[in-house]
Amino acid sequence: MFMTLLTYGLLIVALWTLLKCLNRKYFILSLVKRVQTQDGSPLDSKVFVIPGKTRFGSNFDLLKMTPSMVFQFVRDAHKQAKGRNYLWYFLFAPLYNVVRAEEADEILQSTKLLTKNIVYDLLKPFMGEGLLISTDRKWHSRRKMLTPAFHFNVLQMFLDIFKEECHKLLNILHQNVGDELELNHVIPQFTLNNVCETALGVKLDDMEEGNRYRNAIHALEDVMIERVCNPLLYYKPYFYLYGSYRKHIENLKIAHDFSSRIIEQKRQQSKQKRTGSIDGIDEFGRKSRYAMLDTLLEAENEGLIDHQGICDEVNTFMFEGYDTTATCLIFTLLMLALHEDVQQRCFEEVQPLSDKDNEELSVFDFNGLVYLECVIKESLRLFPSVPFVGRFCTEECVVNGLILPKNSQICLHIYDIMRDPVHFPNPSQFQPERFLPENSVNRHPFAFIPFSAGQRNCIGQKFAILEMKVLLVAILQNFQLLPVTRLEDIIFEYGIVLRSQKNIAIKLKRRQQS
Ligand code: HEM
Repeated sequence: MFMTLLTYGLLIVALWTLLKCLNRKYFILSLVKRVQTQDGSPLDSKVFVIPGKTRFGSNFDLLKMTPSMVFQFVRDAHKQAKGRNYLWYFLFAPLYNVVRAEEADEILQSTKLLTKNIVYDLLKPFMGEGLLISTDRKWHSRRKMLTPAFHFNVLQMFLDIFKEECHKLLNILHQNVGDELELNHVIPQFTLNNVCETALGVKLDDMEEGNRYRNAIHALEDVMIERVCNPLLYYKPYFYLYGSYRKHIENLKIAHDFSSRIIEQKRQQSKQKRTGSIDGIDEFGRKSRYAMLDTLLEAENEGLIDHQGICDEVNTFMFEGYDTTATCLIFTLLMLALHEDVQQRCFEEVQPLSDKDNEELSVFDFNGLVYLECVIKESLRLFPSVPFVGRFCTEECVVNGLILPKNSQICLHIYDIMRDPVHFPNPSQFQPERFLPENSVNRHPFAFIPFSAGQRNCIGQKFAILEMKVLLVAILQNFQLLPVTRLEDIIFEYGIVLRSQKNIAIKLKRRQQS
């Protein structure tokens, strides 16, 4: 009897010791290897570990959260870590959260950390292997193929389209003078029209169709956040049985049908061009423009991309090209309405452009608007359209003095990085002057990264800045912006882009023509 008890006792002690040893290297209940430091110093000296709410790490901390709760959850984590980078442990993977420019630098410049993280897998049904998500050779060849489509000379051609769309939007705005204007009702239509006509070369005349597409994107975002909050919903069978699978499929079809129609329309146009019209002139006698989609269709003829590849790129560019820019424009207009002095300074800067004929205005004129660009940058700093980006360790990697095991996830919180008081004193104050050249000289190069940085930076950043400037100039020349929505009333939400729960509104007052 004594021997049996002793044997059991020894077995329990041995098991306990084994588990303790294992626990040092593995987070057993999260089924994951722990992050360690390269120099053997305590982990806490390099990164703050946020204890999960359950013994399973942070796996169930987000359960049943809404998009606004997820936004708050991430802000609370930042507060809890007191501005340091922090770690979460999820099922099968640690998640390294970076909130400082100093550490973002090494990650964004790494040639080994180019693969996107698990969150992007949830976008795959929508964007497939498009430029945003793809990796390795596919990404490399597509990036090379598409970069010329955003060359300076091409932007100069796009300028006419931006001006045309601007003119259409101004007509709508003139009808809304004096009323509360919900920016979310008018701005996304403008940016969607622009991306369809510039990048894809197809005019979007049917407003209803555009609205349906945008609603579908929002619905897809809701489903994505639902899946982010419950690790089990990453698994397809569980998602199929217990998630909003039907909603996902229905909206995916709307989004894909929309882009397929655009591709079909473009194919027809290309065929007509080949068979009949004089080179470079369309059927209405207008000079036809070269769009990104032309590049893709030509590459298809050369066997460099297939139909699915074209669909993936079109879905990627349509989404990336319209929602990000719309979000930034909405917040910039809001900030102008809320800061009369800033608005006045912008007005004074853009006023001389009124002396020129609209058609004469060139990319150089818009590039010369230094203060307006500071305003756009400061709005992007406070309200980045893309609040975070992710990376994935395909193998064990050493970064920032940490050994991240294979399959680790990395999240770079652009939102927090750009509110770091070390680089931006009084970070929550709206101060466009921060971005004047003389005030930016010694700033850390990764402190302001709304378009990300390194090899996987935004291919459309110059396009976006130009498009936004064209609209802002036209609005400032015609109207005075008055505030309606107050900053303190905004409830932020995480989606694929940063969103406000309720539409953002301003009022317009017609400016006296001098
Ligand atoms: C204010 C406007 C915009 C912002 C803030 C923005 C931001 C970003 C960011 C942060 C990324 C990196 C994403 C990541 O690593 O996950 C990105 C990538 C990308 N953006 Fe933008 N973007 C904007 C406008 C545009 C426009 C207008 C287009 C196209 C017309 C565009 C096309 C893309 C594409 C294709 C990628 C993927 C690039 C790659 O991985 O090679 N973006 N953008």
